[in-house]
Order: sequence, then structure tokens, then C-alpha cells
Amino acid sequence: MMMRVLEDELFPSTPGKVKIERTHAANRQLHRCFASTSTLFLWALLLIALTASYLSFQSFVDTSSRYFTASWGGLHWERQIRASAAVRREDGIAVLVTGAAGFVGTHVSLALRRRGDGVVGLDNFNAYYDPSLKKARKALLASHGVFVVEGDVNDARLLAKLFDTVPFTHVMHLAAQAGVRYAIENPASYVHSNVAGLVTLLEACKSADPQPSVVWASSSSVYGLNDKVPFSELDGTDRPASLYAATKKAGEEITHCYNHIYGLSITGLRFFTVYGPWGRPDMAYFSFTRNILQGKPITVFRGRDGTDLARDFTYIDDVVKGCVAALDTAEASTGSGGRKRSPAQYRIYNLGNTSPVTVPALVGILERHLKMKAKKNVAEMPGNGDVPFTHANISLARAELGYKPTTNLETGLKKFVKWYLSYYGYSRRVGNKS
Ligand SMILES: O=C(O)[C@H]1O[C@H](OP(=O)(O)OP(=O)(O)OC[C@H]2O[C@@H](n3ccc(=O)[nH]c3=O)[C@H](O)[C@@H]2O)[C@H](O)[C@@H](O)[C@H]1O
Repeated sequence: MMMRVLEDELFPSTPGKVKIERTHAANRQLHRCFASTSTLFLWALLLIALTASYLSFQSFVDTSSRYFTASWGGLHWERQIRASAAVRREDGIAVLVTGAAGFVGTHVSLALRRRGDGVVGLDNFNAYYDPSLKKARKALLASHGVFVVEGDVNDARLLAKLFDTVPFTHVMHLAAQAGVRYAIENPASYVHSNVAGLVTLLEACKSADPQPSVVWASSSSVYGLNDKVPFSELDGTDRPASLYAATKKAGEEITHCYNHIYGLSITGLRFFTVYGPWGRPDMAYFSFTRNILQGKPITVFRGRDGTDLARDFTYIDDVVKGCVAALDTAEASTGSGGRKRSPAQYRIYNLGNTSPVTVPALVGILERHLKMKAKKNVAEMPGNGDVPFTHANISLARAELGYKPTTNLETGLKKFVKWYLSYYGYSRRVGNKS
């Protein structure tokens, strides 16, 4: 029987049968084909479903990991931001302070908070210098009710979120890549923070509703190779001596552009070698103190012609008063929805001390306060961006901000040394670690 079937299939006896058998075979082929096509189709469906669920899982992981691992976002975070931004005095202001865990940022944030203004900090806690000092400043701010968001001014989404959460009246923009000589080692970091970061911040400010007034840190270094003293805001600033100076000068041009197009109220403050407690470890007065205490040598640079270098060292409390006065006198921005309604205020001020001191004199003061002698090496100023001297004319800041520095280098360094010894755990007998 089996043989018969096989024969019939292989050698059909009638043409009709052949036709029928052929039809059956074709059907079977077709059926197989359909069967395999539908299997394929099912597989394809399964694959698509798997891919889709994988992708949505990925996006779920991305989104949720942002909430679980990112340092910003979420309801609790928003509550902290709003609490920190809450204004506690009549006519108080709500200020976003960038670089809040930095030296000047910490002091300005504290001053604003103490008088009842709302303050939210932003800082990326980068490792340009010991981040543990920045964390300690953050803790100090937290103990005064100032919340510092960990994030970068280049993060446009974060900035948009901050402005969505709080209608800041002012931005105090102090986040920057500081330091004159480090630009030789890491030029890109200056462009990243001082140019790209500034533009990202200004973009956020111009789009914010209401637009905040912006006060930001420029630098005495924009005077560059100028030799007319004291440096006045009316002097030319087109001969920067370092990339740091060039990015600060670029900042002055960039802010002008946002003022002109979008009606942002802008105040640029040219800081002159600011020093004091909670200062920056990369600066000379700070690193000299550390080395003197540790019995290590310091290098004192000297001009090519043998002259001593000099700086218009400015004490932090004086600079803070200048910053706060700049915020208080800043007019409102005039734009909205990314468009200017009328011309907006654009100002630039020197915040210096008006009495330059040479670097060897600075060392002498430190030696007296530390009651220790420095092991000094003298070397010619390397050609890496330093300028021989700085000296501020502060008439404009005095007239328009009521800025009046009151702390000389002797007094200011005394306060700095006191803080340094206490912060780094030296006992009262200077030089001994407790
Ligand atoms: O006003 C500014 O806009 C800038 O001020 C500050 O720059 P500077 O005035 O260069 O301060 P700082 O490094 O303390 O050097 C002081 C002096 O010590 C000399 N110096 C320095 C180091 C050293 O080892 N030896 C030395 O002699 C050195 O040659 C100089 O003569 C800020 O850092 C900068 O971010 C910016 O804000």
C-alpha cells in the first residue's frame, strides 16, 4: 500500500491525476511557503517586540538612573531648591550663584543669605584644586540654609530646570576656570568654562521668564600688557597676556552681545587678585603659606629687568561688598520671550584695592604672621601669562556702587592665616599640627 502511494506520486497513471497531484504538491509547497513566511513573520514580530521593549527598558533605565544617580532632579530636589531660594526680607532678591562652592561664590552666597535673600548655588566641584575644600564650603553654606546644586554651567537642561523651578531675579555668575598660568597646561578648560559655559548660561538667562539681571566675574587680567596705571575701565583691553585673560575679555564681549540683542542687564566686575579665608590653594599667598608651614621652598618670581612683581591684592570682604552692591544697583533686564523690549543696562567696574604690594612684601607679611621664615628661591617670571603689576582705579565703582575697600594686605593676611591654621588643624603655636 505504501509502495502504491509512492508509485502514484512518483509515476502517476493518468494526466488528470498528474494535474491533481501537481496541484496538491503546489498547495503543499504554498502551504509550506506560507507556513515558513508566517513563522518568519512571527519571528519578525517577536524581534520587533523584543527590540521595542529593550529600547523602552533602556530609556526607562536612562530616565530612572538620572533620578537615582544624577545629583539633580526629582521632587525632593525641587523642594530643596525652592526652600533655598525663599526670600526672607522685604524687597529681597532671589539669586542663582554659579561657582557657589568656589572662594568668592561661597562668601557672596553667605552675605546674601545673611541679609535674607534667596540663594541657590551651582557648582561642578571640579578637581582644578582640592575638591574637599569645595565640599567643606558647600557644608558651610548648607549650615546657613544655602543649597548648592552639583552641576555644570554647560548643562543647558539643568539650567532650564533651575529657571523653571525658581523665577530668579538675579544671577551672580562666578563659575569659571581661574588661574593665569594653568592655561598653558589646560587651555581647553578655559574655553569650556569661560566661553562655552558663559554662553550656555546667557542662553538660559535670555530665555528665562522673567529674565534675571546678570552680574559676573571678569578679571583685572584683561588689562594685559597695559602700562598706564592705575588701570581704568576706559583704558583699552585688547592686549591680553594669557588665555585666561583672553577668555575673560571674550566674556565681556559676549555679555555685551546678549545685552544688545536680548536686553539682558549685565554688570561685569574686574576682580584684582582676591584673597582671604576659604581662599584658592592655587594662588600665591595660599601656596606660600602651605610651603612655609611645611618647611618647603617657595619661588618668588621677578620681572626680566630685576623688578619685583606687584599685585593690587584685594580682600574678600571688600570684594563681596562690591558684588552685593552690583546686584543691588542692577536694573531689571528688558527682554522677554527671547526679545529685547528696550535698551538694558551694561556696566563694567574694577574691584581692586588701589594699593599694590610687591610679592616679596607679601612674603614678608606672611612670615610675620606665621612666625616662620620662608625658604625663598628667586626666579625670572616665566613667560606663561603673568603680568608685572596690577593697580586698580576704583573711582567708577566708588561713585556708582559705593565701593570702598577698607582692608589692607597686612590685616587681610592676618585673617587668612588665622583661618588657615584653624582649618588645617595647626595648634596655636604656629607651625605645629595639632
Ligand atoms: O586679578 C586677577 O584677575 C587674577 O588674580 C589672580 O592671579 P594672580 O594675580 O596671578 O595671582 P597669584 O597666582 O596669586 O599670583 C600673585 C603674584 O605672585 C606671583 N607668584 C605666583 C606663584 C609663585 O609660585 N610665585 C610667584 O611669585 C605671580 O607672578 C604674581 O605676581 C587669580 O589667580 C586669577 O584667577 C585672577 O583672578
